[in-house]
Amino acid sequence: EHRWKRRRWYLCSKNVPGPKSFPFIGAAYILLIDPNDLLKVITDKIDSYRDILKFWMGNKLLYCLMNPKYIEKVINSTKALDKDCFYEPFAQMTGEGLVTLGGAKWKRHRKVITPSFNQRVLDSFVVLFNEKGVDLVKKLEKHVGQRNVPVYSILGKMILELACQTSMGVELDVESLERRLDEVLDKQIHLFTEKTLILWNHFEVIWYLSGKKKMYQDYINRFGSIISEVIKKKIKDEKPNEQKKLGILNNYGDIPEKHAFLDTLIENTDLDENEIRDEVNTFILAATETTTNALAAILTMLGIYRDVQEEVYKEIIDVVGVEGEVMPQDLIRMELTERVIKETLRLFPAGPVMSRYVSGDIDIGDNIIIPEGVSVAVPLLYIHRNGEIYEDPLKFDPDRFLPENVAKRPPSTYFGFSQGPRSCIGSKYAMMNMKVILAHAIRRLKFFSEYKSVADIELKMTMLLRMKHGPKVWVEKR
Ligand code: HEM
Repeated sequence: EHRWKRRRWYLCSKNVPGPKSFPFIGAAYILLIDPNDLLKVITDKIDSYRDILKFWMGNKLLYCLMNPKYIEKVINSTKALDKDCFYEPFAQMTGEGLVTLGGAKWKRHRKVITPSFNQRVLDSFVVLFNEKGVDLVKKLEKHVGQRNVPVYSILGKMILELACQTSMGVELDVESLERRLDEVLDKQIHLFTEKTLILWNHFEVIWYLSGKKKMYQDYINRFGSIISEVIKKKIKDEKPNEQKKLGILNNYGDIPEKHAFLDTLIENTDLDENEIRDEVNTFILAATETTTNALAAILTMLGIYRDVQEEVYKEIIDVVGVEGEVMPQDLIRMELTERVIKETLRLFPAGPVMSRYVSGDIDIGDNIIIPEGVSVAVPLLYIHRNGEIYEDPLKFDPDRFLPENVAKRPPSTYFGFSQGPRSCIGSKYAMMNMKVILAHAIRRLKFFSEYKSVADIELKMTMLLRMKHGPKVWVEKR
């Protein structure tokens, strides 16, 4: 049956251009390079094709779409709802969670989890976001006068703590000696990167013999067991209609008490204990690296573009004030801050590429049928930095996201939080979180970066996309 399928792939892809392919390995030889060069090689390759390219990897066929018209067809298709094999290592970390699930299971999970992200729940988290904002300022103030503030690590711990609080409702000291949750997460991500980016690690035998397979599994188990421990305790303690109140702050008016996602999942869904564990795990992993990297990039951008930083400062003072906490209703009015976040995610999206498994033929127009069984990749970093879509693409310009300018661009040209049915379920949460934290940080501190422009910043792949040499940020008190 596979032979028949492959024949069909050959026929369908006959007229689609792509790099030269050899028996057994296909075009995978292109990826036999230092992982540090991977991004550049991928970008250069893509650049030599215009709208679409095909790529054989062993007996797998991958289409890469650069033309937004084609992407639009695929990203919204019911035949491209599933993730493909490239998400396997992530699935190994999270178990069966929303990011990697497919088919009916994904549909069911997405449906039951969506209400946990409703506005009331999100508003209730603003209390925690404020606490973290205050905390961040204190931590950064200790680094005043010092170059190269360890921004990734400071933000990483903070966002991880926050993800534990909002997902499980518990305050975990992630640095506590017996847990070292932050370290466990770092190690997991490090091994994930080795597994995915170093081509020979895709051969299970090599991965196994290097001892890293076991190491990776050990870290994943340690992380999972910490989460399981909390869930088991919660399920035991949880009595119907007698939820533990996690603390109400009166000065927030009618904001409901903080309500961790875990509580909502236990009370309102028919997910079983393992399914809940995997979803909480997914939440923490999907929220931590993404938000950490985004905030680090935003502070870097504001450090380079000081005039924009001053404008953001003015907006914050105007909307939030010099003192006091950020209220949920303030967030909608932080329009420039929102544009800054979006523009940063254009230049520094979570990952360079996302991909899908095609579960039925998709006609993308121009006589091209993408056949069932192949993978489709959307090179979002490439699209976000494409001069034909974004004029002077490396210029940091938040006004690109003024509504009138957004309307001028074709659809499927921005993937900060992806698009379509499988877009980020946490986008609102992330936006609110980042705005509150930025309001506290910018109000008290001035940010600087050694970089002169976006072009100076080299990128590298870890689990997601990071700045190769870090944010090179330093701070002064306002
Ligand atoms: C700045 C922060 C964030 C960015 C840039 C971001 C970006 C994205 C992107 C691009 C996707 C699509 C991934 C793909 O198709 O390969 C995604 C999916 C997802 N994100 Fe986020 N995300 C962020 C924060 C969060 C947070 C805070 C949460 C949880 C609270 C979260 C939970 C998820 C989940 C569960 C999915 C999978 C949804 C599905 O397939 O149904 N993300 N995110």
